[in-house]
Amino acid sequence: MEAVDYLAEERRKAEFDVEEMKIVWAGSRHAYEISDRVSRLVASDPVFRKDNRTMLSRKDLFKDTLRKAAHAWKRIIELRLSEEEAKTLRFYVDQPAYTDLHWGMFIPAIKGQGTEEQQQKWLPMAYKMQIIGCYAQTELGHGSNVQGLETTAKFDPQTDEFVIHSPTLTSSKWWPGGLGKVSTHAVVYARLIIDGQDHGVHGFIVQLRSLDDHSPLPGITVGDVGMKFGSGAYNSMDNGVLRFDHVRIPRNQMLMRVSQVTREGKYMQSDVPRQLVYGTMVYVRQTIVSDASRALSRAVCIATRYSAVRRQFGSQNGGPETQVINYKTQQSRLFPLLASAYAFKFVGEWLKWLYADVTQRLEANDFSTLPEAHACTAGLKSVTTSATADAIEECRKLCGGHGYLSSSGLPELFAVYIPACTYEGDNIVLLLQVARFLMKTVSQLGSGKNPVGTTAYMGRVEHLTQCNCEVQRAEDWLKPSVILEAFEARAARMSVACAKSLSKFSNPEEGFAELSADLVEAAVAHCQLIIVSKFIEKLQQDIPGKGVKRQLETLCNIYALYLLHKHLGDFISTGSISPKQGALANEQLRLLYSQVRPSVIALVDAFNYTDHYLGSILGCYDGNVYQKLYDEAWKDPLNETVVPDGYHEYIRPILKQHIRNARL
Ligand SMILES: CCCCCCCCCC/C=C\C/C=C/C(=O)SCCNC(=O)CCNC(=O)[C@H](O)C(C)(C)COP(=O)(O)OP(=O)(O)OC[C@H]1O[C@@H](n2cnc3c(N)ncnc32)[C@H](O)[C@@H]1OP(=O)(O)O
Ligand SMILES: Cc1cc2nc3c(=O)[nH]c(=O)nc-3n(C[C@H](O)[C@H](O)[C@H](O)COP(=O)(O)OP(=O)(O)OC[C@H]3O[C@@H](n4cnc5c(N)ncnc54)[C@H](O)[C@@H]3O)c2cc1C
Repeated sequence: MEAVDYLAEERRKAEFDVEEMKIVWAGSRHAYEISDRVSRLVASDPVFRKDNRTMLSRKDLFKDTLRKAAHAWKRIIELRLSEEEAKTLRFYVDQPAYTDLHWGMFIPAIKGQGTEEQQQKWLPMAYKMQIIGCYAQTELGHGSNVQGLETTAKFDPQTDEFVIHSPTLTSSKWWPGGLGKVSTHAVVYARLIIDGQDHGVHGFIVQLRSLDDHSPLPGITVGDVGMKFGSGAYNSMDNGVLRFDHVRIPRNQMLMRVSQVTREGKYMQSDVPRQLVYGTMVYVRQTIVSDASRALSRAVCIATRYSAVRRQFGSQNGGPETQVINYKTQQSRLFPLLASAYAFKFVGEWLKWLYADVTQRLEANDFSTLPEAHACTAGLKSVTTSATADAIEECRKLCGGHGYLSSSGLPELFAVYIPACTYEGDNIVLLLQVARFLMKTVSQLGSGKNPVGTTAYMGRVEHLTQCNCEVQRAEDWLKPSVILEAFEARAARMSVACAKSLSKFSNPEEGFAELSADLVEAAVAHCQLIIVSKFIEKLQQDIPGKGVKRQLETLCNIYALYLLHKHLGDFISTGSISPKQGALANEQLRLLYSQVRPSVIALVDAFNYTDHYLGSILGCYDGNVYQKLYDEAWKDPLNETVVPDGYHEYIRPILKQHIRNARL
């Protein structure tokens, strides 16, 4: 059989309706239709070509990004795309650009923190892209510690203005995407100072560049922070540096939903909690969880298709060699990642719902669910991005040597993706936030206040710290209630153990710092429980399509038992399961790999990614990997000439030195 036929053969083996699974993956038939149409539109447009971008210089890559962003905007207007279609189009263009921050942070910051009046003034201009904005929070000296920011905004009652200033080198804004070369405006986070009194960090809308000739306004020094990790990759983004030298803005450019400054210079706080100043981060963290499932599914699609095409060893009597996907080691590394992609998709959908719910409540002045929304978005952002970054690298290794080629798409995907572990909150810093929330929850147990939402399980802490897992045979691990209880017991026991250790410290902050590594592990256990439980909840819905639900059940079990196997130490040391039960889980996991094996190609087809979006020869739909790799090699600039540039200067003299030596 030709390599090109392997995937066709695999597709025939699928044990479910792929078209229906595509709809489950997209979230709805409507979302599927948009995604399918828009991805093809992007793939067929030569301006959106991206196969050459790792070869471009920084300047050329940046210009190419500007061209793509402008063309995308033109198409959005010409085709009168809806907000959802426009977002989908930008997503399939697949090149980080200033527009991500304009739509993803600048606009949400004004929406979330601006008053009605401010929204009415700024949003129409931003929606029409008459102004382009970014989110300028992080500074050279402080990123995680937002309260440590140094930029100042001093109120001048004489002129009714704020004076924005960068008092130190470390107060230079550093990192904001879109700031370096494009943004005309920024939401700048600065310490509000009135009459010498520091009121903490607040957001201000500041114009940075002239709307006529794009030059920086007086008092503003702005530029790009320089090259980042990897070729191509995130270097399409102009992450910037910014300094203010006593820049004046009108008083009404402070975002005043949370707190206000009056004409007389009086500071007033509304009923809205101060933490809403951090609201944009909650919004973006939620979107990052869905992005994790996209990045992960993309890597998994490449590695799975290639693993079905690639053959090594095992040829008998001149027959074909073994597809590497049939090696149990390959399966045990790859299939959990496939299951994780689905798990992150569903938890991302749930988080979107949670965010919509908390937003609605906030509008009605109900702030009760904000701490949980913060903990969930922070924790799930952390756990899913860390797992995805590791998984992309694992997928590269799963593709052997060819995975290291740029044309596999994996090196660039990795380089673009890994900063997600840092931006929008360093993953460890975010897990420590989850841990604080958990410790608070544990400390309130028994106070009559029942934990709700994702911590409701803590309400059964007495049972969960004593229960014995009922598994006796491997198939017992297929019961959702058994899986759920094991994960709940592990999470509850780890949190309770941390709380007990903490109580031994007279100074709680000292205790928290000392125990932070354990606290992070407890936070991970809690977040993994959320992901597993949301997958199980998804399966309780009516899911149409032949075999679709069954495949999802298999993937859910793989995801849960893979986590259990990976964190066996936690489960056993907390007594949540016995070593024997751990071994049975592993036995069941092996069986599940065999069960899902016939359907894996169809399961990655269900992502419905075009070859353009995948950007990978190893992952192409037709599986014609070898011919394409061979053809691609000849397109490399080094192969434009048979004899390389530099031969005469640097190779020939070495080769000829023996003649000189012989003459000596
Ligand atoms: C077309 C659409 C595209 C969409 C895609 C969008 C864009 C895609 C991504 C683009 C790529 C990159 C963009 C990157 C942007 C950035 O990185 S912006 C900068 C992000 N920076 C951070 O995340 C900093 C991390 N640090 C923090 O968040 C906080 O400072 C920290 C959480 C560490 C808290 O610091 P503390 O000083 O300890 O705490 P304090 O401020 O005193 O707060 C105490 C209190 O408040 C609660 N809290 C904290 N944060 C929040 C929050 N966000 N929401 C609600 N509540 C919060 C905290 O739990 C405490 O509560 P308690 O009850 O008092 O215990
Ligand atoms: C590609 C990219 C794009 C970005 N885009 C933007 C943007 O658009 N706008 C913007 O404002 N910012 C942006 N940022 C900045 C980003 O949000 C910060 O880099 C991030 O929040 C981490 O902060 P930091 O750099 O200060 O890390 P640090 O806090 O200095 O982290 C360094 C190390 O210290 C550890 N650490 C820090 N504090 C603690 C603690 N309390 N306990 C234990 N360990 C700790 C961390 O885990 C990490 O290992 C971007 C960053 C990147 C890389």
